[in-house]
Amino acid sequence: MMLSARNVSWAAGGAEILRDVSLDVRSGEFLGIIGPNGSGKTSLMALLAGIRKPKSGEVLLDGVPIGTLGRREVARRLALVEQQAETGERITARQAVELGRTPYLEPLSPWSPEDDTIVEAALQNVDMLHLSSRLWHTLSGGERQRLHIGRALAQHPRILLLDEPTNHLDIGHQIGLLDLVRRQGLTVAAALHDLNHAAMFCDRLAVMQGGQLVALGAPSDVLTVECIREVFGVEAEIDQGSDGSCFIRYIHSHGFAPYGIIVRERCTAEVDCT
Ligand SMILES: Nc1ncnc2c1ncn2[C@@H]1O[C@H](COP(=O)(O)OP(=O)(O)OP(=O)(O)O)[C@@H](O)[C@H]1O
Repeated sequence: MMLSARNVSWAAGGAEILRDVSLDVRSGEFLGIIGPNGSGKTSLMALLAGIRKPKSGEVLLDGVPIGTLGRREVARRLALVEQQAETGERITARQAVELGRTPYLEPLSPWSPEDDTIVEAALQNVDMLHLSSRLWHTLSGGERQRLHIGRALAQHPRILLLDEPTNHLDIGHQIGLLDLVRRQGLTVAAALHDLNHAAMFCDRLAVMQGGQLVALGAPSDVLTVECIREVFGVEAEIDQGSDGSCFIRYIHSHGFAPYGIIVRERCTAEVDCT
């Protein structure tokens, strides 16, 4: 099971948004996609999920161009949780998670007790079983976010694509959710903003900047003081553990303004860069 982007570019509104991005999401890994606002993380996730077509290059799912596979076939292998996923429907928390079973329902294969079991396990996994019967519009942002993840888990995918999955979550649920995702043993690619969380949970990190992939590798190789300065415009100190772990402390200096800084150099800490 493998998901690959091969030299993908994507344009919208007359602008090139992604430029020549190539990466493999390796089987069983947790790949973090990091980068500043507007660097192309969401656009890349949309191409990887097959909901947008690259202008050039291709996305391969198990070696097959994703655009040639049917939606149901893709949905059985890959689940996407979008950044601002919403529903206008008047549904309950449980019904939101039940939507994850849609790719498996057919006239000769209707809803079964097994689907109920899967939905309950997903609700339990995201700590939402107690709110199963609550209406969607009465739930908080964090509760809705957990249900989106629950819906994706109920989809029983082998690949999980998450666009800022910890949005709206308190710190306990942020850590709990990333830990939960990691423990599923799935292949995961997640756009993340918190670099310490990315370092804690991801096997590898892909760094996006200006629509390009500028670094790819283990967190301790990619997250260097130089990379954080060049890509995010922020000064930091990094504690590297002997076990490959790293912890980033941001340095606040008066008068330092990340906004407006134009970063032209590629990250010097590139590992396995394309
Ligand atoms: N449909 C579109 N039409 C025009 N521009 C777009 C479109 N979609 C994305 N963009 C632009 O492409 C750039 C990359 O957007 P994208 O959402 O992929 O970035 P991101 O890294 O996910 O950002 P964030 O961290 O803010 O979520 C942004 O400048 C955005 O305004």
